[in-house]
Amino acid sequence: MADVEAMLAHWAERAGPHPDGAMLPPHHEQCLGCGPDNAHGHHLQVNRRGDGVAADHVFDDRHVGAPGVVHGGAVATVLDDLSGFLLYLVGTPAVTRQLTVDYLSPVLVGVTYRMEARVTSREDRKFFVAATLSDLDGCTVATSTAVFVTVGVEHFARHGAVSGGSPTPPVADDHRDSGREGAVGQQRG
Ligand SMILES: CCCCCCCCCCCCCCCC(=O)SCCNC(=O)CCNC(=O)[C@H](O)C(C)(C)COP(=O)(O)OP(=O)(O)OC[C@H]1O[C@@H](n2cnc3c(N)ncnc32)[C@H](O)[C@@H]1OP(=O)(O)O
Repeated sequence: MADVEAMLAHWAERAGPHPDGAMLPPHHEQCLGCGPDNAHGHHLQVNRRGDGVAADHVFDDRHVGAPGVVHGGAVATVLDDLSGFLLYLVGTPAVTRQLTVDYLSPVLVGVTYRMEARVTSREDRKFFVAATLSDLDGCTVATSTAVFVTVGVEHFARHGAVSGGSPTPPVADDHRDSGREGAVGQQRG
């Protein structure tokens, strides 16, 4: 199992606070959405914008569904990952509990899109997020809403590995987080 102390240090390194306009650190180097070392990833570069987060993104041939059109799963990936950057503003690690995507128009390969996400409300451990994907003319082509649940770094120790190595396989009677995981980091409402 990965070392919780190392995870805490890893989180503390990235946690911020981050000033308005700052580029936010990737979730980790191999993250499918934003990890710079993931050869199959989207390499999102995300900035804080006021109380929200924003990124520009161009999908490429690796992300195609129908010819020339981006696969819906790839669209969901970047909306989920961008939403996951709000944890740097909330001040604690969090994971997606629910993601709902509305695909309004085909998203095209090779086109620059602007993405934005913000927290719409908070309730105890949950924060509710809305995100948009728009072209540079301001036409919104996809939107998402998500429920994130804050977790302690123990969540990642229990379910995975910090860097490299194989994730810890789930244990049959411990596939969910028992009780209410403690959050690390300060709440920054
Ligand atoms: C490496 C070390 C440092 C790490 C540094 C940071 C890394 C940070 C990585 C982040 C990366 C982000 C990247 C993109 C985001 C992913 O990709 S995250 C990955 C995908 N998501 C997951 O793997 C989550 C899997 N699910 C789980 O682990 C567990 O279900 C959870 C989320 C921890 C919750 O489990 P639980 O503690 O048993 O909670 P549960 O009672 O089921 O539900 C929690 C609450 O949500 C509510 N809820 C559930 N569903 C709904 C719903 N649809 N609507 C409203 N409320 C709902 C429940 O009612 C409950 O409310 P309360 O009773 O607490 O008021």
